[in-house]
Amino acid sequence: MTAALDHLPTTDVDPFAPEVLTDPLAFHEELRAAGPLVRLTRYDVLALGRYTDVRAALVDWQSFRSGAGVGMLNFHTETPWRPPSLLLEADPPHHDAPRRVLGKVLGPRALRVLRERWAADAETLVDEVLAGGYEFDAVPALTEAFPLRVFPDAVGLPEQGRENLLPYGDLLFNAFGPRNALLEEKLPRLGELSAWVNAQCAREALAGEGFGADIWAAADRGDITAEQAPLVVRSLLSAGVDTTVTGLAAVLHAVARYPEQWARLRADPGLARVAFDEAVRWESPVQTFFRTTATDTELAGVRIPAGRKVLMFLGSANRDPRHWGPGAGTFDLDRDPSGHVGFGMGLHQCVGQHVARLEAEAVLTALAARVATITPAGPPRRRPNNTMRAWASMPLRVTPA
Ligand code: HEM
Ligand SMILES: C=Cc1ccc(C(=O)O)cc1
Repeated sequence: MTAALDHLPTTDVDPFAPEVLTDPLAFHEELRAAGPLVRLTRYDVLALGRYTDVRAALVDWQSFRSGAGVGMLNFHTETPWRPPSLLLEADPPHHDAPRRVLGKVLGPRALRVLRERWAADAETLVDEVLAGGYEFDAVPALTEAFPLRVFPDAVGLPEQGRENLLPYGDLLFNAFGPRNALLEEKLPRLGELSAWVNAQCAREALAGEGFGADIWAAADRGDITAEQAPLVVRSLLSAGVDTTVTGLAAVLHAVARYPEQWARLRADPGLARVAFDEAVRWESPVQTFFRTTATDTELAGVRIPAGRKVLMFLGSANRDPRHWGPGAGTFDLDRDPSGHVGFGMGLHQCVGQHVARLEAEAVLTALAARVATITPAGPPRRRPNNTMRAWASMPLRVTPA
């Protein structure tokens, strides 16, 4: 028996209210308990909070499409604030070539070259931080500093203007949500930040070597067109910095909150990669993304008409006890986090996840060799954002190894 929308459970909670963005866990529990599909009356969108249903929507790209945008804005009825991404906001067949190109550019061979360089960069940065003392705010000192030290160089960006990357990411991730105060307060810089990002995607702006040059070389080979190349570079600048900044903060928050897990990681640095994935599951730096139903479709026994925005709560799915068991809410290196949806799943699964893992492995390995204990040195402070579960400040105290 297929239920119709008007029999759905509803909630009038605003998931994009700052207090819910800062601590969404109670709302996630309410959402999962209410049912597989819940109507958010405030925005008239349909919400998925359980792992099974979020995963089902992610892998069914034919019914749950990205081409109308993966934010609240429906590109079929409203004007996007920037030309849509050829990956994130595209469906096959348009999505295919840009994805194939970026998959190769960010693939294992490319990253083999970066592994040693980034490991050395992480050791240098951690040495610099510790030279300044054993108490510091990890957000500026490490989680922002490391991605900004290694990623723009890997892309081939000029030195000038890199301070625009984080504000652009903050604006972009706010823009996937509703036009609330969080987004409104960032809109004044939209023109200037977009102009700077677009200018960096031009072939002549980019170094002769790096991810940017590799994308333009793919255009020269005809793997993508010259018109597509700048937008594929823009995807790197859009998704490649704010996400890893937040992902690094997630894993540092986790090991400071669970000191026995840090001790395990120090005893076996090979746990660094699984520690990062467990942190991405536990914190879910990217909390939500939307899809739009392409046709009348059915999910969890509910018939959803075409054209409806469906909001997938990745953070809720990643802590759903129905899938992860009663310990879903703890950070535990004994858990196998594979299958988490922190990087999405299916066709649009994060094409940069290996870059993110490499950055995290470099920082965690450098810290594990130099730092015996990591504990909070004061209350961490969240940076509210409509999509990202980000940190504004994370004071840490460490003891030397
Ligand atoms: C902790 C770090 C990261 C997290 C949590 C993350 C999360 C995600 C998620 C959830 C998606 C799926 C979007 C969807 O299904 O609509 C995604 C897609 C994507 N990510 Fe990541 N990401 C991270 C790092 C990166 C990095 C470092 C890059 C680039 C170097 C990147 C580039 C992309 C791109 C281009 C897509 C779109 C893929 C497609 O639609 O085919 N991401 N990411
Ligand atoms: C996961 C976030 C994300 C943001 C922007 C883009 C893009 O602009 O292609 C891709 C992924």
